[in-house]
Amino acid sequence: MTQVIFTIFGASGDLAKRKLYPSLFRLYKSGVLSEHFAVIGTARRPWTKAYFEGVVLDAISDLTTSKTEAEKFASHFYYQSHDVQDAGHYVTLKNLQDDLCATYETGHNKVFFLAMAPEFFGTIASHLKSENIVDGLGFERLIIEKPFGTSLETAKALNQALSETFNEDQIFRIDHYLGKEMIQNIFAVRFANVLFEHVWNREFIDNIQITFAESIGVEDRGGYYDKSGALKDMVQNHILQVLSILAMDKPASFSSSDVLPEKIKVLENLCIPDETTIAKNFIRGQYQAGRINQQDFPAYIDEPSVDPASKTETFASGVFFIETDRFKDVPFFFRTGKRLTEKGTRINIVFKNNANIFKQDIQQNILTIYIQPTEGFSLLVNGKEVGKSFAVEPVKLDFRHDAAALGNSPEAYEKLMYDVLNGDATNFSHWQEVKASWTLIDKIVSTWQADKAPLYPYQAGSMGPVESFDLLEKYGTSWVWQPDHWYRERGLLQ
Ligand SMILES: NC(=O)C1=CN([C@@H]2O[C@H](COP(=O)(O)OP(=O)(O)OC[C@H]3O[C@@H](n4cnc5c(N)ncnc54)[C@H](OP(=O)(O)O)[C@@H]3O)[C@@H](O)[C@H]2O)C=CC1
Ligand SMILES: O=C1O[C@H](COP(=O)(O)O)[C@@H](O)[C@H](O)[C@H]1O
Repeated sequence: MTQVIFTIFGASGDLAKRKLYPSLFRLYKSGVLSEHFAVIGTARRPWTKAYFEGVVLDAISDLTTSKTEAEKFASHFYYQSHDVQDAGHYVTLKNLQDDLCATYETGHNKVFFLAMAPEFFGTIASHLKSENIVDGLGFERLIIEKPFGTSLETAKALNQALSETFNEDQIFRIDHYLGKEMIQNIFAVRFANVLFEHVWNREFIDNIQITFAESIGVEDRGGYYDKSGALKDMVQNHILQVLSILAMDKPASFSSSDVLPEKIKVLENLCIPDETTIAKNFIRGQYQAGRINQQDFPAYIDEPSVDPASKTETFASGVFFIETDRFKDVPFFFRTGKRLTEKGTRINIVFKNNANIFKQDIQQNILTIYIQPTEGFSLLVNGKEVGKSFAVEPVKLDFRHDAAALGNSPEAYEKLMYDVLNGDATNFSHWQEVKASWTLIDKIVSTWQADKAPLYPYQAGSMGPVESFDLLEKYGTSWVWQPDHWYRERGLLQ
């Protein structure tokens, strides 16, 4: 049972309502939070405590049938109307914290969650220090959300501002993909199976393919997305984080002090291509009108809050190389985009073929990790076809979590909040990782911005521009995962 006061900046916002309150409630239900905790929500809206409790009750309504339980939980929530730029409000905030610390015996432990635009992070951190809200009396941890900067330069400035108040080991940079069950499972697959551990290198792996496909468009986030694009929205953070777990060397132990340096090593050893290579190896696309599941969708430029002349990419694909002994020259292909055929997040590890003694081609072994919507893994192995003659055929060993197990599995934010309470930074992005990833992403952005690579159109409902398929062909391979219609069009699926 943890003693703590949470202060949530941006308590009236979307993230707080959709993710944070439900996650805190799940931690409460599981007993991680019990009597000795309080939550202070702040935002400019002039809400009362009663109104705030109503917002929280609404946010958790799907998670319990017990009114008493929900109300008891919500009674721990307090609200302070507060403009983060106004220094005077931090004095009131400190008084409220001190009162709640005494009432709930929270032992001076504090978690600050900045669920608002990053432009405010520096101001908040500096006031937390100047008003002695961060006072060193208990544990004090800061949780921040992406985007962590919009370039290396802005990320550095942001980090500098935060580090005036918090040390690196107090800053928890959320990447919600690191809270996903099957992303965390990569550690188990790689390091708990002798079968894979010793072949997880350039001698045995031909290439790795990371697909983060979404069928949704930009929804109501056109304003944010149009300034960001797929590369900054998904690749700089989620895809490079996942790549670092796939490519890292074995850590001495499964703890943040051993895992993070290994992940950092991967990201710091990413090859930074020159402009010509970027133009060849990194594809950007933008969706045009199209159909998904019998429904018509408009082109990206016709979405609300998007500039009708926008050149923002809604699809990014490319190939990374890492200069480590383990993976030198092994291509790590990736693709991610909006309004693709279907939602599908998966990783394919394609192994090399061994010397073939048979009079037929042999299928490469492929390990597929299904992140979402289904969770599990499959392994493509070769076996003998049943019959008198000798023919080799691929067989798929398939494991998916069952629905009951999934129903009980904690959500990404719940797991990550739990880690923060335990001071465990394994599943968070370290500053060195953020810095290394921006170094590479900046280079791609500047090449694209100099119009050195075309912005390819693709139809909503497809798997992105054909150039993304051509890229793999240039490397003598192809995307392992194709949507069902791809197989159907080739007569491979009824
Ligand atoms: N929503 C999501 O799923 C995700 C969000 N994020 C990131 O999380 C952060 C929050 O996102 P989201 O919740 O969607 O944003 P919202 O716009 O929904 O919420 C912003 C919050 O900030 C408050 N706020 C704005 N200005 C001030 C101010 N000057 N002083 C005090 N409070 C202020 C708003 O309240 P009020 O107007 O009452 O002041 C509101 O509570 C962003 O950085 C976003 O990029 C990241 C990943 C996913
Ligand atoms: O961070 C983001 O992630 C979501 C996709 O997350 P998922 O958990 O649904 O796979 C993406 O839609 C959004 O644009 C991006 O900001």
